[in-house]
Amino acid sequence: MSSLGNPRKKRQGIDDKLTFQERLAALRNLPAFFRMVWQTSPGLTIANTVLRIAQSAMPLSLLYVGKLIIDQVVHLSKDSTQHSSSYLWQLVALEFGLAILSDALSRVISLLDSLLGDLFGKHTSIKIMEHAAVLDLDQFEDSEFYDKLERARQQTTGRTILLAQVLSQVQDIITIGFLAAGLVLFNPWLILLLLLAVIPAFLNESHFNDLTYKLAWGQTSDRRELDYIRFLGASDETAKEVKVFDLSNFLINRFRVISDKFYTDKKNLEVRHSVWGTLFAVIGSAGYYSAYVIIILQTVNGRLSLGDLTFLAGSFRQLRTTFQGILIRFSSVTQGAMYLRDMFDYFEIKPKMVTPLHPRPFPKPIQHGFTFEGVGFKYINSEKWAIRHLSFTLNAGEKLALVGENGAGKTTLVKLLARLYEPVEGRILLDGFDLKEYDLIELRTQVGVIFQDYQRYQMTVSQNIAVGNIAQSENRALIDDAAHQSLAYPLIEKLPMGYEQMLGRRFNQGVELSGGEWQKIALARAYMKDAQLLILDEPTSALDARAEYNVFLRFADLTKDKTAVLISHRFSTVRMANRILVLEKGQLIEIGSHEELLQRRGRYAELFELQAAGYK
Ligand SMILES: Nc1ncnc2c1ncn2[C@@H]1O[C@H](COP(=O)(O)OP(=O)(O)OP(=O)(O)O)[C@@H](O)[C@H]1O
Repeated sequence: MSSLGNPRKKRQGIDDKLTFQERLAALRNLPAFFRMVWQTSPGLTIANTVLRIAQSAMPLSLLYVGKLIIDQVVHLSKDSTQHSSSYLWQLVALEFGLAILSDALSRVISLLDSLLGDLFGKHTSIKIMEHAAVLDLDQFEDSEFYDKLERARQQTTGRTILLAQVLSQVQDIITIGFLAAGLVLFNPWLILLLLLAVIPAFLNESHFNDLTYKLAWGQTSDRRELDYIRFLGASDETAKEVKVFDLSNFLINRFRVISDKFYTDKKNLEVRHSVWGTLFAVIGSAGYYSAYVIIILQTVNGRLSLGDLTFLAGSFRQLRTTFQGILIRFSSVTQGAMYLRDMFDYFEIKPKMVTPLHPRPFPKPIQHGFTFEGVGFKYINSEKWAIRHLSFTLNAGEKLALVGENGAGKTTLVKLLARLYEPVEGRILLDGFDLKEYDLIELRTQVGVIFQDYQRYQMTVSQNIAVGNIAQSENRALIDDAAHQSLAYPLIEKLPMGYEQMLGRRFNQGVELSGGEWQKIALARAYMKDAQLLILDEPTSALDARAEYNVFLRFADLTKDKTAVLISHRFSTVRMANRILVLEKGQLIEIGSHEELLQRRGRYAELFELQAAGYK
């Protein structure tokens, strides 16, 4: 899908070099990032910034007071006639106060970083879920989309570090400003030596950060597979099959192969990183000691005081560490900013199915029905038409059954009807107007669908039913009514905690249900809203024959004035419909009532007799 195409993929070719420009360009993501941080908590963001500015003045102040103390000590020790040392003690007290303040500031800053980080993680996780909710179903069927989603998810935790890094960066730049000003006043040449000491290390760090980013980027798909295998290997949902098919070794081996590759790639990179890092650290130290020698010589020559010596040596040392920190952090900040791009890429994926600016009011009640006009559809990841040349009308109030062999296109047809997908060819009309002209949300409230692969939510019974109309999740009377209608009530009644019973094994005191029991609960969802069109896609396949018969009798009764579509492989059920539509390889081959189709002696009659013979 073109909207998911990622230009960065190209970078994985032979020319893997990430240019400095690309790095800088990635910094353009930071303002948007800070907007998100700000939205997370304006108060914490302001407090953090103010405290960091205060903290950045600390190193210079401490060094300077230190210099004054030493000069005063030297002065007092030389001049024995002067006995008043109160100035000295004031200075010591000042340094003590500054040291305490600096410690306290660091603690509060890291506390704020951590709080802001947690809130940011929460904020982004919610945004990611909110965004996922507006995307189209077919976007979820694209593996590239999953890679993006995965990278975006990683940002929610990883980016909290970025936040602290960027803030520290700003703080350190201000610190450098203070320290450099002090240094320049004494000897500007020292700054040159400083640059010489730190720049090679910076280039080295940049290079390795690029490689790390590229490695992680290229591993996204594999990482998803690892997560999936981890889930398959240790989850309540899969444990049964893993045991009966004895899959654990197969899964573990697959896990081992992928994670071994991860480990080897990472190790090779880390070892190289560490070797080069050590070499550049040596160069850095050489720069520092050259500067130190210059300062010592000037002090010995009497051009600098002892206090100046400690101040300058301290400033230089501090500048070197801060500078190096900034430069090293620069590459991880830019790297982080590139990861941010992934998150924003995900947020930029736009749904194609949107409600028009001026939607048509949904007909209440539906007058004519839904008309398929030459509808064709193929899935995003498939070349094959799942449905083609489909033309028929689902009349208002009609009960239509869909029949066809596996893969004939029945589920696809109902997904199109519920506008989960848009036809690739032709159109679907509701009372004469394209479905696209109606409000998507209103359509969803007017169409109730229970799919064959409905979700078994590991939640309470009442929540499992309420998902059919979550706005009414507190409406116990409605939930109770729905349970009675779907014939789930007798089973709920027997559960130890009734409607409050937790279902599934994942959470405390959960009770597992049989397949048929789950289906009855899921069926109740269909009765939670007063939809005009009800679609049941094989919702009774796990029910025994009698239960299915009862469910459909009840269904026909309850949907008397509604339009309904049902898919079933059981002809005893299918024959209850007003009309039956027979699909084969995505094409409509027959449509008519049970009797008409039997008389026609076509495919329906053949399938019907086949099943009847099976029961004899
Ligand atoms: N998400 C998907 N991506 C790609 N192809 C799909 C997808 N879902 C279904 N198909 C394909 O579309 C065709 C029609 O599938 P559909 O699920 O509509 O069949 P069905 O008649 O409901 O089958 P069944 O009776 O087995 O449920 C099949 O060939 C299937 O492989």
